[in-house]
Amino acid sequence: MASDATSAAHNSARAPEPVGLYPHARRAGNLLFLSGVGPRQRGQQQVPGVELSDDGSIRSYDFESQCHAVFQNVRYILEEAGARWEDLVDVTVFLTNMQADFPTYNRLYAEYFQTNQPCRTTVEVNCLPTPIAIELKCIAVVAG
Ligand SMILES: N/C(=C\C=C\C(=O)O)C(=O)O
Repeated sequence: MASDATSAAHNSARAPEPVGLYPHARRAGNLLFLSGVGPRQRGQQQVPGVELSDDGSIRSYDFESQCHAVFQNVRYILEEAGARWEDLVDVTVFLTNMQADFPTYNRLYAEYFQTNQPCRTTVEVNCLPTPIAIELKCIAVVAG
């Protein structure tokens, strides 16, 4: 954990390694801000369910697996920073193919957020920095 006078950085031992110079999360007061995170698995280059072509472009991907994996990664980061899934208050979701993937995402999202409903914003982006189809950016309120 790296701290300064006003905030403390948190890095999870279970979430995928950051792809740049940023922490998995940073706490400021009672707010915990998570960096954008996708479905990659820690210690692995491959994204669950992604098949790449020889030129590195995505041939196919299993979007449902990516949804489960990204929700798990968010949970890892929250828990290791002292927060819980139920503490989420705001979620921004980036999809690379809204038309194809929104129905699956929306269905699985509802399963994961049965007991708490953070504010949510979903946008489509042209691409994400790792070959992933979904990334989440979250804010939680931590007790104490
Ligand atoms: N948060 C960023 C990338 C995350 C990628 C991933 O978890 O696969 C970033 O570049 O800002």
